[in-house]
Amino acid sequence: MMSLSSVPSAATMFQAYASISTAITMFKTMIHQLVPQQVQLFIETKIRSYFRPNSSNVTLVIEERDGMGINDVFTCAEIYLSARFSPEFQRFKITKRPKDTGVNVKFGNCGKITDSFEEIELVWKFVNVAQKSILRFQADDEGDFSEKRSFELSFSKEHKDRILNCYIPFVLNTAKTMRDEKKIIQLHSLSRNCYSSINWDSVNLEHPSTFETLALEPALKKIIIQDLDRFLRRKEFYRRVGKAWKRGYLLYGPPGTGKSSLIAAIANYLKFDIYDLEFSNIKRDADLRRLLLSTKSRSILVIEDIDCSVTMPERSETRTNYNGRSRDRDQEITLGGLLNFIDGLWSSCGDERIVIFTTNNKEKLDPALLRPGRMDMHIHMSYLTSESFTVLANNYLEISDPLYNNFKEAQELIEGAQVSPAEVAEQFMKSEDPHVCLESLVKFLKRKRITNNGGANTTHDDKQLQLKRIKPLSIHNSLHS
Ligand SMILES: Nc1ncnc2c1ncn2[C@@H]1O[C@H](COP(=O)(O)OP(=O)(O)OP(=O)(O)O)[C@@H](O)[C@H]1O
Ligand SMILES: [Mg+2]
Repeated sequence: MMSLSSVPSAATMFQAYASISTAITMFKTMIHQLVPQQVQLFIETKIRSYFRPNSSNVTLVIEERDGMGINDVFTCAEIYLSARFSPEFQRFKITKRPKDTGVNVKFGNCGKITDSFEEIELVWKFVNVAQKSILRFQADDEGDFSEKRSFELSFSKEHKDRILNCYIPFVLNTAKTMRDEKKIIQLHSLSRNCYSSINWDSVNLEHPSTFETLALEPALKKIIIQDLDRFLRRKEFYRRVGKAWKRGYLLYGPPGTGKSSLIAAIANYLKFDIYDLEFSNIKRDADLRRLLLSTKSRSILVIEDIDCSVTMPERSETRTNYNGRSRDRDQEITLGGLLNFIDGLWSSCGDERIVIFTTNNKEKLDPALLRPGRMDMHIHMSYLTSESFTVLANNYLEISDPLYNNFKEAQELIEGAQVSPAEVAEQFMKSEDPHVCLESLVKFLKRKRITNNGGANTTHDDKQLQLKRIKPLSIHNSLHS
């Protein structure tokens, strides 16, 4: 029994309580400063689960990645939840790019969001952990850290079937509608993250090129559009014949004839994202495979200047890539390997994929790329003809009247001049006055004709391409014909 004299006074008790509280606060601050947040979260989760061993809740874990590919449920959950702000969630990242109609919300840090579905209470939790990549194919330390992001969805066990069969499909459909509503095309290009691991980074595709603005032979334009439409329609056909739902285009022709513009026009037409695969950024085959597998369906994979990008060991022992750096033979990404991967594993992992290769030098390409069945269409982007010139003049100067000053003369000169749309576009940009532009163009074409006749400005490669212009629309169509 405690004597009365030993009972501490209220003031002493308050003092003791205050110092314990201060000590706890200091301890918490110290823990917060010393222990990484992910570790804190892990400990907290473990302690909670220890005291709730017979929880009546069930938790679904939705990871961002499914093996090497993207988990669509995660992507959809992210879109769905971005529209459900919740007081419990403390940190969001918001972004807005010029063409976005509203802000994009992403989850910046671990936190919870509550939701309800048919009176079932649900708790979503976002978890983000830095992890050492399991994809270690090489013994250097570079680029092996990545973020492991996931959602955890908790609810009462008794609703498990309703959640799996009704709520999850509801989330997927809602996200799809939200995505379609604000479909803005993204251009994904390669970049290194803070752990120096190479990954896709995206910006909105702001390229204004469309089939209307492209100066192409009308017949060629029609064939390309019809081919794209047919490709989209034929899901069942591809399934029936056992072919991956994929279409390959090889765009070839001299510089400035609109190869990159055509890619942007196709993306704008189909509303497909573009993945620009720049080989000089990729050091090893394993990275290439990982990157390809993390591309989404309904997208265009672009490899520009394929003749310079990928090594062809059959032709040379070691080769210098177009940045002037030579690659180590062991790490080389070979064309054969790339093509086999694109045709094989990759194309079976997604639907509605388009692959586009571009080159200025078709004759330098490896036969592996040209063999029938490899690329479905070979599209020759040629110098301007009088028809494609009319489209360009209409777009830039808003004139199509053949009686317009200098228009007819320019049109005639174009035919023999072997001039690219980019060169003519440059002349059209010289003034706001169409008269001045056409006058300047006629002078330019006359000079060009003289130079061409002398051959002074024409490279060997250009000459080769010009010889091949006997048949202007060189289209090889292996699947549809
Ligand atoms: N067919 C075209 N129709 C309209 N504009 C064009 C066309 N071709 C080129 N241009 C204009 O020229 C510029 C350069 O064209 P683009 O980059 O598409 O050429 P490219 O064939 O990809 O050239 P490179 O072989 O050098 O990559 C474009 O921004 C566009 O303004
Ligand atoms: Mg280009």
